[in-house]
Amino acid sequence: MARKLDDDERAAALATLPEWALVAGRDAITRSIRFKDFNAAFAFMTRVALKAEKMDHHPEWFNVYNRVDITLSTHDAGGLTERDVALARFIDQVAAGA
Ligand SMILES: C[C@H](O)[C@H](O)[C@H]1CNC2=NC(N)=NC(=O)C2=N1
Repeated sequence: MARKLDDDERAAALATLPEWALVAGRDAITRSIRFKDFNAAFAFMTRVALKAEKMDHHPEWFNVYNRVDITLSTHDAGGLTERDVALARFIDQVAAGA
């Protein structure tokens, strides 16, 4: 099972993920993304869903129309792990190309 990041590792990871913020009161990161319309948002979600299934690592997310709010945390570990960092990087790449 993935190990929780320690404080130094968490800070170093966040420094490389400027679009992401820590969630208050929980060891998780969050990002909100706006797209052109629902089609673009759902296309993004489909790509992330396929990757998440391959990784066996799934986002918590909420969609309304063109907005997707995403929270990443590793439930099995009870906090942030390198798996969340890897999925966040993938999400950033997909969002940048959308
Ligand atoms: C049984 C299955 O492998 C686990 O429940 C996986 C599935 N997806 C997961 N996703 C996330 N975000 N955290 C987990 O700990 C996790 N565990």
